[in-house]
Amino acid sequence: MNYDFDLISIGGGSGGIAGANRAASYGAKCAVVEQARLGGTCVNVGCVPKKVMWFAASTADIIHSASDYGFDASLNSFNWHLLKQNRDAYIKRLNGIYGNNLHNNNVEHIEGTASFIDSHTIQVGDKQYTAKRFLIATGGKPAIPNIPGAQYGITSDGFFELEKQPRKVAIIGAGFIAVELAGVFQALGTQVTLIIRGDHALRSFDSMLGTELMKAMQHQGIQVETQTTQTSIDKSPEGKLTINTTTGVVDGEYDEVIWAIGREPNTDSLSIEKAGIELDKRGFITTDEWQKTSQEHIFAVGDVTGRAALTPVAIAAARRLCDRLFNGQHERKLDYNLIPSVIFSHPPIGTIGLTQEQAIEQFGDNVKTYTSTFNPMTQALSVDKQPTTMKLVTTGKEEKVVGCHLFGESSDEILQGFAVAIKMGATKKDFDDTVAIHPTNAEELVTMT
Ligand SMILES: Cc1cc2nc3c(=O)[nH]c(=O)nc-3n(C[C@H](O)[C@H](O)[C@H](O)COP(=O)(O)OP(=O)(O)OC[C@H]3O[C@@H](n4cnc5c(N)ncnc54)[C@H](O)[C@@H]3O)c2cc1C
Ligand SMILES: NC(=O)c1ccc[n+]([C@@H]2O[C@H](COP(=O)([O-])OP(=O)(O)OC[C@H]3O[C@@H](n4cnc5c(N)ncnc54)[C@H](O)[C@@H]3O)[C@@H](O)[C@H]2O)c1
Repeated sequence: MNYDFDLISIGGGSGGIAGANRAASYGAKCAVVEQARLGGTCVNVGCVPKKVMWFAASTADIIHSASDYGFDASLNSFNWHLLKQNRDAYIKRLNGIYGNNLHNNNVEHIEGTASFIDSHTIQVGDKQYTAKRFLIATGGKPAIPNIPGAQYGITSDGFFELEKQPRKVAIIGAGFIAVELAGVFQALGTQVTLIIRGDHALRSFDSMLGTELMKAMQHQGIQVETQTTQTSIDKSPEGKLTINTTTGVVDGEYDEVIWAIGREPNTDSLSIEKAGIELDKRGFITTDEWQKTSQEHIFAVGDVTGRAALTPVAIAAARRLCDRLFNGQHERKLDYNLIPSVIFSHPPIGTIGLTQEQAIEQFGDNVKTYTSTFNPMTQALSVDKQPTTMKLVTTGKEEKVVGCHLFGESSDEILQGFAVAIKMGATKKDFDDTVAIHPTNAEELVTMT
């Protein structure tokens, strides 16, 4: 049978674009269907604008400590609107670059929302397109709880639309997005309350990370309300928001309440049942180790599959899949073990592998950890110091490094290289045998006793 395309990617974000470009490089006839701006979450309302905000916040931190180094510098004003304008312009340029790349790679860009008619045909607007294979990479959207007044809050998407800097915000959640936005707002001068259900932020991470971050946030002036579950949000005639919880009203009236309580898969628009694709209990598309769905010729990558929701994961899974399908690399697939990630909190966190708790559960007494806490030398003259803590988790007689957890300045840049070593199976001795680079924060990882 003849199809319009060899591969159609549904979703023009990290995974969909990477897959179509890679397949096209092998001569496949490809299209990407995107209903909004090219680049998806990461480029438009995720990693990229978030990192710009993180740089802005880090710049504020540097200005605050500049006088300790003899500079006549003080933070007199900050223009949120200008920052947003510059950020939006940068992202618009990126949208254009993604479009040009598709064009240069002979990948057709179809604008609109795709929904399946049958397992080889999609409808976009008033047109139908057929393909031999599909790659579903429709990503996710922020979750909003089902409580009265929830609609008065915004999500990370709304955060990137804010034209004005709020004076006072409450952020609800304790994961990646909650702590990243809390750090940005605080450093830029907004009063922040972080509302979390448990005792600690980042509960699924090594406990050292959550503990250290809680201390840092409180030291910075972020008000952290633990063991607090919201029941409703009220809005006053002046537009101020009040949060009612199981333990009473959270102290304060907020300009914005931000939901950062996780993300849900984008499958509603796909008419997925017409293609015979199965979803798991949480609504994510079920995929096997080869990214295959319950249909032989339909694949899915990225956030819509509910596995490690990170841009490089979506890209790597899509590229490997297309190497396999269109370039005969039969064994090529993504290994989801030992994926490094960084949380752009203030200070940042880098983490890979097993937490201490997971390692003990898996290896019992065979686990040995090494931890070091120190003040980075960049802060030698700073009055207000932010200690760094690093932890290595090792197992067995050979002390294989199975986890590495970094909290503190430059952790975001340090982890990548160590992730290579850990992925290669490095032991503590391999770390020790590597000569340190002095004076750096990273050297601590090869000098731990
Ligand atoms: C605030 C925030 C910060 C983040 N920061 C980082 C970070 O620092 N580092 C990192 O690695 N990850 C980060 N992430 C996660 C990262 O953005 C995602 O993991 C990544 O974008 C997932 O890529 P994807 O291809 O699966 O989906 P997406 O990039 O979300 O792309 C999906 C695309 O599909 C489109 N679409 C959906 N349905 C249809 C349809 N039926 N027809 C046509 N188009 C459709 C959507 O419009 C969207 O453009 C962040 C996420 C958020 C929300
Ligand atoms: N730096 C990065 O790489 C980065 C940054 C942002 C997001 N991301 C990706 O996006 C994903 C989504 O981020 P996220 O922060 O929305 O999700 P998350 O899964 O990291 O955190 C969600 C948090 O919300 C809490 N929560 C859930 N329901 C709640 C409720 N009803 N009330 C209060 N709290 C509730 C959870 O306990 C958890 O702490 C992340 O898992 C990550 O994969 C990555």
